Amino acid sequence: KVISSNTTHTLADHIPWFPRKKSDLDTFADKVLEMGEELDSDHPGAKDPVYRARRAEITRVAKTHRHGLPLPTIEYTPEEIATWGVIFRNLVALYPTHACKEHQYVFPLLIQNCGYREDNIPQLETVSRFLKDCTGFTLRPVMGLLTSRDFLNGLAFRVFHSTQYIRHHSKPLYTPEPDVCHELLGHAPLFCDPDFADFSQVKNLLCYSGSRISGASDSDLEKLATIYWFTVEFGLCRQGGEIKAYGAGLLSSFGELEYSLTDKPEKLPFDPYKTSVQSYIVTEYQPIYFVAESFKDAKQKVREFAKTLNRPFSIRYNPYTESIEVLDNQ
Ligand SMILES: Cc1ccnc(-n2c(S)nc3sc(C)c(C)c3c2=O)c1
Ligand SMILES: [Fe+3]
Repeated sequence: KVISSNTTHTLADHIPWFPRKKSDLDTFADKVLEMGEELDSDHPGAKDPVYRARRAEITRVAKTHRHGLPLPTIEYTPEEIATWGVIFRNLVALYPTHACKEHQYVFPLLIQNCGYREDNIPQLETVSRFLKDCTGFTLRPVMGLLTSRDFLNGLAFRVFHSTQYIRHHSKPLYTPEPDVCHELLGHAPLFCDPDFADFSQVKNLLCYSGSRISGASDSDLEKLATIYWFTVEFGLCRQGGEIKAYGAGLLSSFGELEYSLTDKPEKLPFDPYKTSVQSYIVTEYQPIYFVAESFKDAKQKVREFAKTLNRPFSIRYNPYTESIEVLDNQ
């Protein structure tokens, strides 16, 4: 039975706040871990005051966004577009042999409908409207790194929090953090695929179990975030007897995309029980990748795995009211 937020049910009283409606995501606007201006000392743009000012400006624009408004347009500079162009050219050359079929299917449509060109950085609004038509996914601008919990909760609403700044021009093929190239070349194409969209949302609806009081919720959340990393960010899949990449971190990184399909890294079958406790590093190429049979299969495996997490309640997404409903498991 549905426990709506206005019942007096005791369980509902004990559940700490989490977004119930898509518009609740506006509250994340001020919650990013760092505002994007304070760059780490090893960041390629750390000593470039012009770049830091640019990051601050894009962060300020992103802060003005509210649910229901069109996404802000960024006027990219010729230098930013040139940086994008280097990445675009390098990756487009690899996609035919390294990208999964879903990415290869949708990429020409993004070129045709969303201005994906080496001399143009597409606007989030254009891509978000295209995504909405494909799978109901939409984009939101974010100012820096959200916590895993907030970021994954967004995915439960089929909302992907996307950066709008671009990496520093001095290192076009490296970025220590997500940037607009990572979002548009890595994540957006896969969110156009219905099976991948289902897989992403299912996994993150389970994250709500991670917003409960008991300590277990944090470790549950950590397990689900790790599954996120080894699928949405670094996932490989078997297609037609070959292994291809579907993870955004691979599809947006020229070097790692090549490396991931060589025989250097270890490749294990995707299994939530093992994947969820595998350690990973973000600053270097992964020594281990997980290979999914298909997005449908991965979704089924995650559903089964989720039953083993201690969840006194489960949740359902109501697409008509764009809200989360809490169901009592009793
Ligand atoms: C779960 C979660 C929450 C917020 N952001 C992320 N997230 C995403 S989506 N892509 C990238 S690419 C990169 C180099 C980093 C560091 C990074 C990242 O941190 C993941
Ligand atoms: Fe990412």
